[in-house]
Amino acid sequence: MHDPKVIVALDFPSVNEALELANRLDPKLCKLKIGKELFTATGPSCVEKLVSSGFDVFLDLKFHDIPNTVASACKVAAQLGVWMVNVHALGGRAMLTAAREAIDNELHRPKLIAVTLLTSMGSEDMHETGLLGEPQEAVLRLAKLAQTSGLDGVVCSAQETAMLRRELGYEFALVTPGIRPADSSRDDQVRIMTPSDAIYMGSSYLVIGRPITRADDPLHMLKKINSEIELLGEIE
Ligand SMILES: O=C(O)c1cc(=O)[nH]c(=O)n1[C@@H]1O[C@H](COP(=O)(O)O)[C@@H](O)[C@H]1O
Repeated sequence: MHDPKVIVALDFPSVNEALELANRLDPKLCKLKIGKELFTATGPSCVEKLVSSGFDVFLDLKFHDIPNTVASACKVAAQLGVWMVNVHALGGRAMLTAAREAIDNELHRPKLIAVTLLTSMGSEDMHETGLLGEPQEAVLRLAKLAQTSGLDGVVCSAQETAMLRRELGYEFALVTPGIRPADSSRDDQVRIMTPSDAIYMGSSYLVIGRPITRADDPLHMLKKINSEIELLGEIE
């Protein structure tokens, strides 16, 4: 598979559990995501181990701070050899631009994407935190900010991808969590979509955690999801 679409979220508290799961997967069939839990527990050594096993690694630390601090963090992430890194679009244009400029001159330039509105936030949370409009409007506003600041894409819910594709074109990466195969448990995700529907709507990459990491046979589940997506490609 040339550019695997599935990013498996390694939400584990220890390097052993993360590596054990990664060893059951295949870098030709998926990418991996290291988030705050695993990174806080294990630090950069886990990132380096997974990068050197051949996986494209998405370092999901959602940086959000003053421009200089975020720029320096993105530069260090680039030097770890990760494939993708993210920041919060809410950090504003100066922060987004500083982050991009910090990695532009790196030998290995990861993709840089911005989180728009967390899939856990609804209208009420937005208004309470002072964000204007409805979730879709905020997502579009923040995604446009990310695009005009020179970022490579955004994290959004799959339910927003069709709208973002229309507005932002086909080159902009849309990375979507909240993905559930038809027969999987929803867990704590509310706004979910199946892998093939998400790709059909315009997602570039699918972030999938528990449906794969908690499956009896994670590789089998990954292959099943990949064939669902590939089948869609054949139909189009
Ligand atoms: O940035 C993320 O990856 C993310 C953003 C978001 O809005 N919602 C969301 O669920 N995620 C992440 O996507 C992954 C989803 O995991 P599962 O629900 O187990 O598939 C977790 O690692 C979440 O932290």
